[in-house]
Amino acid sequence: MNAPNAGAPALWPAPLAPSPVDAVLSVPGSKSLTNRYLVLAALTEGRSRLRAPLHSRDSELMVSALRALGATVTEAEGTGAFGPDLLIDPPQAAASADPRHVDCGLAGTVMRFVPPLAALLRGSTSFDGDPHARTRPMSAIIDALRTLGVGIDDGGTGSLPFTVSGSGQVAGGKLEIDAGASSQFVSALLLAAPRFEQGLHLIHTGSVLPSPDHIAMTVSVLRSVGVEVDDSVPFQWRVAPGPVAAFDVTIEPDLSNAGPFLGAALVTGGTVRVTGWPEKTDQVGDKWRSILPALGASVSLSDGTLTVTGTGTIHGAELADTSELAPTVAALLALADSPSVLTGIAHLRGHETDRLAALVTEINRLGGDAEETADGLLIRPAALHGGTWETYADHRMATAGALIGLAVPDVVVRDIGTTAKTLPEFPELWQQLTDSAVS
Ligand SMILES: O=C(O)C1=C[C@@H](OP(=O)(O)O)[C@@H](O)[C@H](O)C1
Ligand SMILES: C=C(OP(=O)(O)O)C(=O)O
Repeated sequence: MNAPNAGAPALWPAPLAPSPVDAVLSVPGSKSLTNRYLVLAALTEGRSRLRAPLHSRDSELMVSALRALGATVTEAEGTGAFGPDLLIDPPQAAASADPRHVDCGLAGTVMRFVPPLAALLRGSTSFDGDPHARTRPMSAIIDALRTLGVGIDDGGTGSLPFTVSGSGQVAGGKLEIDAGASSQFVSALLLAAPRFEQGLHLIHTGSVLPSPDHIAMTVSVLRSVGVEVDDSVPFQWRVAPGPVAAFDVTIEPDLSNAGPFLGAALVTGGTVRVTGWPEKTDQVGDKWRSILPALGASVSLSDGTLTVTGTGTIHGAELADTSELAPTVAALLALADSPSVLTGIAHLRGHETDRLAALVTEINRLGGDAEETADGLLIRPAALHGGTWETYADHRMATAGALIGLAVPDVVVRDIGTTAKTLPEFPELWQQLTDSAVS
């Protein structure tokens, strides 16, 4: 697929907000929900429908992966503002002849969630991705599938590229893994587990389990389509085997991607309203409702609209387990008036880039004062100046640079087009946001 913002400039002068923003915005569908429901749709016995799904590089890679496995994915007119609905028919044996190939791009959800699906098919499926994808942690899922009796040839690397040789079935049963490097190892196995012969009793044995909200989301998504999941024992999950019923779901807006827009209210002392905010959700982005007040904003949720108003002054904070929100949080804290500590995010070193190193390098390049710790960041107040903000193929580094550029003159973000990973509309939506700050 051509990324919708592939024509974006290589060097993007981040717009400076001349006055407080005052904007009402909606954002496209959740990456995490879209790609979970796509995976589940491939495991059903009928046609499923995703309404208002995300259309981005990561979701397109997932659609292509399902097609490579023999599923049929078509578009249907929908009511979502950001593109058509998706209709998914699961793979038919005749349509999934091997050898197959899956391009994972840089999508963690594709590289972790799809190998267990390939293991359920007969024949071989090879997996590879972008250059940096080869450095992202994969060994927990490779080892787990091997323990379940699935053949995997990874040339001894424990990473991409590798080939999965499926026999058409996976026994399942009890399985121990260390998911310390990514919650996606747990989610990947739970999503495919209803189709394992004996279901799955998964036990996380490590001392740290990152991004627990994303695992909770996987459990609720499974339950929403009728799969029985027992998560009553901490760090253990039991998934009952059985058919998965076809479904028709509406995807919530991506609350993590709403973050940079909401953050603009704090940076400029303005107001941003994001529509379509769910009353109840499993998305980690719902944490903006507690994070942004800790930084000095007022936040309210009423009739599905989240309203954030800033004072123009951002306070430092101690925040744990911010997961994929951390780059946006760090950008805000780089503009704060007191020191901050972020903890519980050591695993960000295995994200799209080493996010801890990238954030420290880029904040300090602009005159900031950031430092890595064993499991997070220290960020102290400093006067920032303009410069080039490198993004390392990381969509959240790009949006973090844009956020800082609202307040700091002459920030230039390299490769704003990388936002196509989860939010191809970012440059246009950001324009809409900054246009609301009248000079
Ligand atoms: O399952 C998911 O949809 C995700 C899980 C998290 O991964 P990690 O546990 O690797 O942080 C998160 O950071 C990522 O953006 C999306
Ligand atoms: C870590 C992220 O993505 P991925 O799904 O590729 O792991 C992210 O979007 O912040």
